[in-house]
Amino acid sequence: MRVIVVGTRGSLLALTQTRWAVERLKENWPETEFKIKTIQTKGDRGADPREQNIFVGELEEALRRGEIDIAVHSLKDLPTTQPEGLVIAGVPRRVDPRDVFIGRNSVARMADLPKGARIGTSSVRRRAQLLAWRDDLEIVPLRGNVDSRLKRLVSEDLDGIILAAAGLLRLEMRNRIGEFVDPEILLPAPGQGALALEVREGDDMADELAYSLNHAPTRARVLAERGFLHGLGAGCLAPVGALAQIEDDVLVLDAGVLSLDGKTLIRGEIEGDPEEAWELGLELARDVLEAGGREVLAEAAGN
Ligand SMILES: NCc1[nH]cc(CCC(=O)O)c1CC(=O)O
Repeated sequence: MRVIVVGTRGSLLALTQTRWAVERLKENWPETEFKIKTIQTKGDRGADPREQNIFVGELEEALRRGEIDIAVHSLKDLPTTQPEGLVIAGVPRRVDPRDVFIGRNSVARMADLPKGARIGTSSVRRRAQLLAWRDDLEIVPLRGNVDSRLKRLVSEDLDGIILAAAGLLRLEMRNRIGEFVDPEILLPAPGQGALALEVREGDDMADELAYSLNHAPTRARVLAERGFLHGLGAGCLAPVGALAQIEDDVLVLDAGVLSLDGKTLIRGEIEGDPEEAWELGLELARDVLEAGGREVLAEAAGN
């Protein structure tokens, strides 16, 4: 009988979310044998966002070569153009998509931050939105995995750091979260908090297994968010935020782009049929580009 090999990056977070996915797969398919295979990618060294593409690509190469049958990714790390011959077969129910604030000493919430406070994040999206919210803040570059970022909160004498809630929740570190940041202040990255299970096109068995974990509302939400990103033609390095919600069968997408300094923000909202999620994202991107987003993105890309 065929053993299904599930591939993941080697970081603790990647392994934890892959173990979670494999547990769910085993529940759905008790007769099937699963194995987890770690692909140690070059991208795992520095966690530089520029390297996200490298480790996604290395997992996809392993998938093409047949070394693994299902690749588990953090959806927000995936490019919006799907590579030939591979398909996203399952998008499981997303966890909380928001960013979280973790403060130090007496600072529990962002509103408590003193003037000129030092906040650690390397994300241009988080940086620009924090500066848009309060231009007195000092944003300090902060890379690495969740553990090393939490350590540097203390060792680099920061007043706070911003992380995706999803990472901490999956690592069972909910108790470290100071505050879930209101998306009005920090619009999350497109796809944040969701996973993607990718398989080879034509591998019907792997496709069926991965699809059994699919959560249709989550898939529609992330399609809208990523449609917006795709429509901007911006890629993962631009200051772009997007969050879709579904209520009473109506999808509402709130999304925007910022200048790197946070001084210009072009943000819009669109609603419609969840079945047309991707198109709604593309349409909002066109509107935002026309409302000044094109100039904002060109400036951000030039830096
Ligand atoms: N940019 C790196 C990255 N990619 C996925 C996550 C975990 C959260 C998720 O799955 O959305 C993180 C960490 C972070 O942004 O704090």
